[in-house]
Amino acid sequence: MEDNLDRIVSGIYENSFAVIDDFVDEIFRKALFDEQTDLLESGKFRKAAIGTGDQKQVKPEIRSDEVLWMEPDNLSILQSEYWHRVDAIKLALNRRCFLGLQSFEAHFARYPIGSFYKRHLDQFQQVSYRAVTVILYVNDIWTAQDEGALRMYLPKENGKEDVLDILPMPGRLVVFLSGEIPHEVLPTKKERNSITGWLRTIS
Ligand SMILES: O=C(O)CCC(=O)C(=O)O
Ligand SMILES: [Fe+2]
Repeated sequence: MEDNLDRIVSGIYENSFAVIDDFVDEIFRKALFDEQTDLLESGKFRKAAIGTGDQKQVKPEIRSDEVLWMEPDNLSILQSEYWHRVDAIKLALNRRCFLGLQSFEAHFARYPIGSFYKRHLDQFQQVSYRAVTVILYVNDIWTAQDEGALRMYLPKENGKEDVLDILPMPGRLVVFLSGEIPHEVLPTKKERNSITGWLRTIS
């Protein structure tokens, strides 16, 4: 874990992102996946919306995943274990990168076959408090043929961008600065499951 925290801190510091394989072990990953599947089967997932408050809209042409927000005051045992681990990331980033992170929000996400999320930034006017995006993939084994990569557009000094595709490998964690890295989810050929969260500068 210390090792992972060091890698997250230096990745954020140097490149604005970090990818950590096997952030959770297979047992924990599978347990989170099973919990997500149970919640899904009990019909608790909703079509994901974009924007917040009055601006909130379901726009299937922009994103076609389904989400279930976790309730900070009502976390399952597994969810609180995950929040605990993210808390360690928060502390490490505050200590070493001075990001002033205060709280966390997260949802389970399910991308059915054929779904996607078009290019966007996670930080925009209404959610300027989202500072760091933290994504954990909980689906089973994944191969390049399954597609559904997270495509990150990394700004370069000459004003151009590098493109980096990251497959949702089980147990893989991706962390990036929400206001710096535009990204998208490419159409997936297999159901893709994740926990997406944001470390915030508000309490
Ligand atoms: O699942 C992913 O790889 C990215 C999801 C995403 O960009 C979002 O929910 O804002
Ligand atoms: Fe995003």
